[in-house]
Parts: sequence; C-alpha cells; structure tokens
Amino acid sequence: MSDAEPVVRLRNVTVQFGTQTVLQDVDLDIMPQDTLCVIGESGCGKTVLLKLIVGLLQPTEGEVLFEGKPLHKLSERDLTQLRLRIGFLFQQAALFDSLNVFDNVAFGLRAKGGFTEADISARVRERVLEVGLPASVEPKMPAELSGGMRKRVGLARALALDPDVMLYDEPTTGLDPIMTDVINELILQTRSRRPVTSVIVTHELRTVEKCASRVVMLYPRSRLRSDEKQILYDGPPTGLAQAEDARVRQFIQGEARDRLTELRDAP
Ligand SMILES: Nc1ncnc2c1ncn2[C@@H]1O[C@H](COP(=O)(O)OP(=O)(O)OP(=O)(O)O)[C@@H](O)[C@H]1O
Repeated sequence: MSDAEPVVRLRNVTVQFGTQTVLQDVDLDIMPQDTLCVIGESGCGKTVLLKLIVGLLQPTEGEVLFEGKPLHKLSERDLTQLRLRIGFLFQQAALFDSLNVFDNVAFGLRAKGGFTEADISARVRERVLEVGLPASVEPKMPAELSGGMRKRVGLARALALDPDVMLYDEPTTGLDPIMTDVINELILQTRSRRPVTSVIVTHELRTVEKCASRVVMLYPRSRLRSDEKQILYDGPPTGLAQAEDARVRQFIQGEARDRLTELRDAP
C-alpha cells in the first residue's frame, strides 16, 4: 500500500443544478502520476468532475482537496496560482480566436510572468515542435487550422507551463483515427517526459487501452438506485471486459466497441 498523498481528492461530492443531481456522494482519490481515464455515457458528469478539480465549479456538498488543501478555502489568488500548475485541454481546444498560435501558446507564460520574451519564444517553439507542428504555424490564426492542429495547439498551450496535473476533456473527439492515435501518443509522450498526473475524460476505448493506468466509470445518477454508488468501476483498463457489474461490460462491449469499429473502418 502506497502512503503517498492523493494529488486530488473528492470527498462525498454532490453537485446539483436546480433539481438535477449530477454527482452524488462521489469519493475519488487521484494519486501522483496516475493516468486516470474517466468513462461513462453522455451526461453522467465527467466534465463536471474535471471542472471541480480546477475549481471552476463548487460542489453543492462535500469537498475537493488539492494536495490536501480544500479548494473552497483557497483565496482567489491562491486558486489562480494553483490553476497555473494545471494544464487543461478543453473539448473544443478553446483557443483564443483573436490570437495567433504563438500568442495562444505563450498565454499562460505571460499570465504567470517572470519570463523574458526570449524565454517565451524558446518555450513556445519547443512546445509547438513537441506536439508535432512545424514552427511555421506560429503566426497562423486558429481559424486557419484543421481540427487536429487546433487540438495540438491546445495541447502545446496546456503544456507550456510544465503542469503537474493535466486534464483532458475528450481530447480526440472529432478527430480521424490517425489523428486520434497522434493525440494518444502525445499524451504518453507527455507522461514519459516528466512526472505528471493526468485525468482524461474520453469515449474512446483506444485511448483508454493505450493511455490509462486506471479507469473510473461513472453512471448517470438518475439511473441508479438511491443505495448504489455512482462509480461502477475503478481499476485497470484490462479488467473492464470482465467487470463484475454487467453495466460496465455492456458499456464497453456495446458503445465503446462500436465506436472503435467505426473509427477503424473509417476511410
Ligand atoms: N453549469 C451548468 N448548469 C446547469 N447544468 C449543467 C451545468 N454543467 C453541466 N450541467 C449538466 O450536468 C450534466 C452532466 O454534464 P457533463 O458535461 O459533466 O456531462 P458529460 O458526462 O461530460 O457528458 P458528455 O460525454 O456528453 O460530454 C448534464 O445534464 C448537463 O446538462
């Protein structure tokens, strides 16, 4: 048993929006250098979980701790400092449309401060090349890029500050199978370059198989009995197909495999 402290801990977390309960009594410890894939059907609360970790959402009940510190007790200033240690690749890459690639990737470095323009240029160039883009994309505007390129710029931006924690929200959605694999490889490469704790929300079984050290499957609260836990599976990716809970096997065999086949067969 490891005595390491979790990087992120959700304790009895409940999130409600009006009368809708999205998460209820969720307990989750994310350990240093975990690559945790969060799966589950649309609307079960995966993105909400990521937003809780960066403090973009507050739980209705319970608490979220980062390295043992409850987020709700941090000042705005401390929360901002903490967010600089977290890289977030949003679903739509969420680039600033009015900034070119260079300025998008440089954004966090400038926000953090303490870097010379020469430092910023060198770091931006390094990250752009790291995600497999040529330096010639730096002056381009996001509108001039393909979806896969935008994702990679988003990844370069998220990695600019050497984050301790990387959060990926459906990093491969909308990409062709080859680009999906490129992103999977970049996730692996990021992990091998430096110690990083990653949480990946994904529908792609290939990403789960290739990248996850641990998988958590969430189930929509509205479809559970009141005495059931919302995390139906918590274990290695290799155990999913033989999971005790039939709903986990069904999800993997049904939805995920269909999607994988679709991707494989795509022209
Ligand atoms: N800010 C908000 N206000 C109101 N409802 C919200 C808000 N954020 C999320 N929800 C609701 O919470 C539920 C879970 O949303 P979430 O985005 O976490 O789902 P998800 O599991 O990530 O789904 P998907 O796989 O489709 O991205 C949804 O019903 C959504 O409409």
